Amino acid sequence: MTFSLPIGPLGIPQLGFGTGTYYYKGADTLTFNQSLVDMLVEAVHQGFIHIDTAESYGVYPEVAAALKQLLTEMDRSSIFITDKYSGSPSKGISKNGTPYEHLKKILNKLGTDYVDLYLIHSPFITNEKIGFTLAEIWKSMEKCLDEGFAKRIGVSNFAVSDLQDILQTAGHKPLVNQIEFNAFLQNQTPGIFQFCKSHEITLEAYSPLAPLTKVDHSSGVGEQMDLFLGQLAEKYDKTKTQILLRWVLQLGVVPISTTSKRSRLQEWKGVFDFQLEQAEVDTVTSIGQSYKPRLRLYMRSQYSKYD
Ligand SMILES: NC(=O)C1=CN([C@@H]2O[C@H](COP(=O)(O)OP(=O)(O)OC[C@H]3O[C@@H](n4cnc5c(N)ncnc54)[C@H](OP(=O)(O)O)[C@@H]3O)[C@@H](O)[C@H]2O)C=CC1
Repeated sequence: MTFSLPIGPLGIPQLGFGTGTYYYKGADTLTFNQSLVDMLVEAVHQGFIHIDTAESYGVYPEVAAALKQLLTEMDRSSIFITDKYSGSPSKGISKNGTPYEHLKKILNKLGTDYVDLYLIHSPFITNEKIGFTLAEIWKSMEKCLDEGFAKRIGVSNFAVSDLQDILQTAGHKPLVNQIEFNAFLQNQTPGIFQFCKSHEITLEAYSPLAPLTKVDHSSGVGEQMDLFLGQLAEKYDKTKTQILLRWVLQLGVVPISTTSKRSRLQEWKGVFDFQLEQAEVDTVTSIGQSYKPRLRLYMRSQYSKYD
């Protein structure tokens, strides 16, 4: 039976394939990574049609090559592409102007007329570095939406106050906030989970597997979580990876993961054919909340004060 990735209320496929982290290069001009192209093509072939990329990852050439291959065999509408306006590539010196100017240039590079979701990568790119205020940046995002170059617009790593600022003047509200989210970091910034829920802003979780990949399981809460994930894995005949991704999904959050291994795609499929009981979801949540300090891998200089 062929696998179809479930699609959420805003038309967002419910698991994103990340082209940052493991595949991060930092500049488009660095050595071309054929293995990323091959994995993207394989992932989409297997039904993982949601590709998550960003200006700062430096992987547009690879995403473009994968798309070129895929679009010979399927419609553009069968693939969901997220791009993020980062302000500039991480390892480059060029400034790419406004989000609108950046996107138009990137669409040309990617060989497509639009992205499905376009995000402001973080609220910290509005400083003197690029010379635009957040309100100006949002206006430019709205222009992308109005002219059809982005089907949806949103933000990433935004705190409640950043969202409130935008909501005051926005013609179109942000539909998505992509944040660092895992069982050991359930609010990247204070109150963000509840705020997004109550304003119907879809949350996407990047680094959802950090409790498996970045925690020392030999002590305390890490060990307690590991034991409980192990029990659930045994009960449902699943892996701990599948249990953690399922927990994210059952909270109504879209996980953005990645992999270097084809076998992992098979594992991902098994995230969508079972359901945790509500009490089990709640137990993962409450064990996770007792993990101190929080498990935070990104934006530490700005946000670790909350841990
Ligand atoms: N908006 C933002 O600021 C940010 C966005 N992102 C986006 O999110 C994406 C995903 O982030 P990432 O942190 O990689 O997500 P995850 O937390 O899902 O980690 C994915 C990694 O976990 C490994 N993994 C999976 N299962 C296991 C296991 N059982 N044991 C050990 N390792 C395992 C995978 O390796 P394997 O190769 O073995 O499968 C893979 O490299 C990025 O690529 C990017 O697109 C990321 C950071 C910031």
